[in-house]
Amino acid sequence: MLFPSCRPTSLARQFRRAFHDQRWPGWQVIIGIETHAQIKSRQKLFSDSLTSSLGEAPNIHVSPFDAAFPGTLPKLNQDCVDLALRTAIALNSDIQTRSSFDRKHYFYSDLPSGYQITQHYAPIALGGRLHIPSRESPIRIKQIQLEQDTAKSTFDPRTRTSNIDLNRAGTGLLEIVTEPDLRSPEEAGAYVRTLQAVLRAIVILPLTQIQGSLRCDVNVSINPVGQPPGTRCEIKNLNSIKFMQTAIIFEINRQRDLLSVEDAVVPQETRGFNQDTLETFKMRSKEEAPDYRYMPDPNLGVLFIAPERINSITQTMPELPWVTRIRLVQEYQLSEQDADILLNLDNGREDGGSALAYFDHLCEQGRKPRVVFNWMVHELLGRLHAARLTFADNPLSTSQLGELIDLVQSGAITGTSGKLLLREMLAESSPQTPTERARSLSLLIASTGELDIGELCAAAIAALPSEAEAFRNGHKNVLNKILGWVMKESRGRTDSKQVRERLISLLEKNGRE
Ligand SMILES: Nc1ncnc2c1ncn2[C@@H]1O[C@H](COP(=O)(O)OP(=O)(O)OP(=O)(O)O)[C@@H](O)[C@H]1O
Ligand SMILES: [Mg+2]
Ligand SMILES: [Mg+2]
Repeated sequence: MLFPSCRPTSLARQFRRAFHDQRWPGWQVIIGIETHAQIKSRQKLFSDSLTSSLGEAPNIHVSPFDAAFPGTLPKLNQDCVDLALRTAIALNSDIQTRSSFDRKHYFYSDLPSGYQITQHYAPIALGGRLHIPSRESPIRIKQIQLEQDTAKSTFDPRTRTSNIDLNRAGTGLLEIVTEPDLRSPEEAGAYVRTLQAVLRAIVILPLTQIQGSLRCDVNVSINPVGQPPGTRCEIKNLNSIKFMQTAIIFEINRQRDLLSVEDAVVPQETRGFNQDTLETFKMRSKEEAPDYRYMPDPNLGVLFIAPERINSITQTMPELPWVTRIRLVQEYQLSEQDADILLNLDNGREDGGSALAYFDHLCEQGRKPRVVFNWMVHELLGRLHAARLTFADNPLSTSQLGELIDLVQSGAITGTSGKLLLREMLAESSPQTPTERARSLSLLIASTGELDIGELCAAAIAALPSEAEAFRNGHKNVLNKILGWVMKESRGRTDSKQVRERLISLLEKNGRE
């Protein structure tokens, strides 16, 4: 049975979706993804050198072990293990009480020791599942393994030199492998997006990766509906969801073309993706696949995980995205769509706070979640996006945005003035509080005496006699024009609701006040 865990109706729907994609009628697409996520730990996986962040000078975080000095020994960083365990718990993966490390040998300039330490024979967790939107049956996880990242090599064609930066060498990576359960490029995208949200929520991803994407190897095969799965081709190193989906579509069409000839087969290959031509290209065939000569690392013993360790991590797990989603919808009464917007916002503020924590903090102070959402997402993020910035660049603290929201909600400034104040606060930082700033910008709604609303309304009616007449003759829409006159005269410092009421009362009394 293809989808064992679904009810008949959803099964039928999934069957239709999986097999009747109009883009490739008659073909079933099978996709499996191997995701590499850098682990957010202070130190590397087997040495005590610090992990580096973007923009640092090259080769400053390098211990003798990272540079493969003879005689140096690995020492497993237990923080990385804890984060791998968190991931396993979040993905419902079965943590192995005993796992071990193996050497995968290959020769490349970004790998000083000539082998990468990985978990080939006995990974830290097996099995698991992840629910993705728009699909009822979960994506099954095959395994989760700990491994080392490589150094970074760059080539300068002008000087014809290769540069090696060992800062990244030996940083902890998690490889999360799915079963071949994905059935379309869109499902593959939804899987990576959901996985990224989970890893963010459990604080696995470092700052440098939060804004970028995960590195994925994507396996794609196609087969005529009803036939066994076809031969997979693996596309290496895709680092954006958009490119991943483009690569999958290209690959499906390429394999379809190959199979259009009778008795033809798809040769098993490892392929790359060219970001300029948006095409995949052959790197090597199965026959040319390197022999990695896997062997257990004799310098690292068995990794034992005691049940107490799993229990204590389970008890301190951060809130997972699907739980947060329910909380946002039920407790804060946000729509599911708005909840998803918040969950998918870029995190990564310098202070380590997430967009969600920012939102929570603003709501905890007794503000209406809907109002906070509007100010935070539509106004604040809208402005940031217009300036090609993200939430990570937001310069406003929760107390600053909170005070601005309170000014508008209490009626001290109008909504329009609130937007103007926000624009000012984003354009230039100032030691003034939002209230002081609103005062110096003359945005505070005039108190009686300072600006006489009655006088302004009477002046408006006098200035626009034919509009006033039209209103009295039943053309109620003209009121907006008279209202606009008052708002303009008062430079937005009057409350439009109050002005509207005053105008109506004046006009209905035939302007005799
Ligand atoms: N017929 C298929 N079509 C598409 N994907 C498949 C198919 N069969 C298996 N896969 C997927 O291919 C991936 C295989 O990854 P795995 O890490 O197990 O091995 P590998 O790619 O051979 O090794 P390496 O880790 O060295 O790349 C899995 O995600 C699996 O779901
Ligand atoms: Mg793999
Ligand atoms: Mg692979």
